[in-house]
Amino acid sequence: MKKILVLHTGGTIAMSADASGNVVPGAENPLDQYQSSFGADIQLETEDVFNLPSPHITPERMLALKQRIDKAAHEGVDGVVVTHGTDTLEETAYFLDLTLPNELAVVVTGAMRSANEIGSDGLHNLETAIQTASSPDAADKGVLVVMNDEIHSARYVTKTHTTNVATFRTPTFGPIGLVANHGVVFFESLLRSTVCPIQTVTDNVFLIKAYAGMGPELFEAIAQPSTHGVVIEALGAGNMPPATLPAIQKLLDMNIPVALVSRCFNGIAQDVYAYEGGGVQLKQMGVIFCQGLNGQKARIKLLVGVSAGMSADELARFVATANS
Ligand SMILES: NC(=O)C[C@H](N)C(=O)O
Repeated sequence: MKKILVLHTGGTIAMSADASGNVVPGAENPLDQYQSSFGADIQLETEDVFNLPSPHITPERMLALKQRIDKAAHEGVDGVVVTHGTDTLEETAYFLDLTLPNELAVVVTGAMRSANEIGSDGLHNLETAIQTASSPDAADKGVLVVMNDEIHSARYVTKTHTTNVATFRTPTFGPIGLVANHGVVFFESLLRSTVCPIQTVTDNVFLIKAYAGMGPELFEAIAQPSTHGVVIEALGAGNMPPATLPAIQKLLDMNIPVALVSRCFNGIAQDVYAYEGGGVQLKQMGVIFCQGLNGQKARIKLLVGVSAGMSADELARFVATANS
């Protein structure tokens, strides 16, 4: 018998459509009515940590969730399932991946259709997440995201479609397992990862997307002592329009860490081009190239590294290394 703790945080999985078809959170979480179909094999304990749409989730709330899961590790629990809104699910899942010791299986899930919509995917995703969390193979795989019968590593998964139930994808690398009729199957293991057991979180780590003809304005606006870090979603393999360079240099001169990913959906950022604003120059300036993560994940990684009090060198290594 496995003991699984289910922590609800809100999102569409905990919402219902009203008479006019608008999807709204209610005073009651419909998931509280869920009756387990696992019999004596899996003992479920359920807790409503929050009941929030996921655009209301903040790093402070991610930390509160991490601290609740830390406690669960001492409560004789075999695994944890977190239900969460899908809009920021990948950020919370990756935050947990970076900050929790890799001891308990932790699986994050959500839904694209609310509880009373036809074809609602909430209960199915909840059940497959519970199945995954109770699988002996789920341990040591980092935090997992289970949606639509696929198992993804929290490190790389991203929401790719506004409404489709097959929205969660892992560009470049693919899912690491699936939930099939006869159970959970993994076909990849996790590469090494660093755990940052932080106690507080820093704010003011910003994410800025590059575009053709971009000027210095957005970078100038955040060149403040209160800024703790910046992630740039750069062009292509990792290049920036020349007009942004003085403002990026100013941030670096202020000892504000600047990390860079590509705004491309697939592939990794690298210092390939040696023209003005190309990756070679950006790297020489001290911009940290972050491999394999998208912008929102790189922001979480930078935020966790800064919150852990890393030195500039440690932070650069932590953010630049794909498998830390
Ligand atoms: N499908 C969802 O859960 C989307 C919702 N807006 C949320 O993230 O809370």
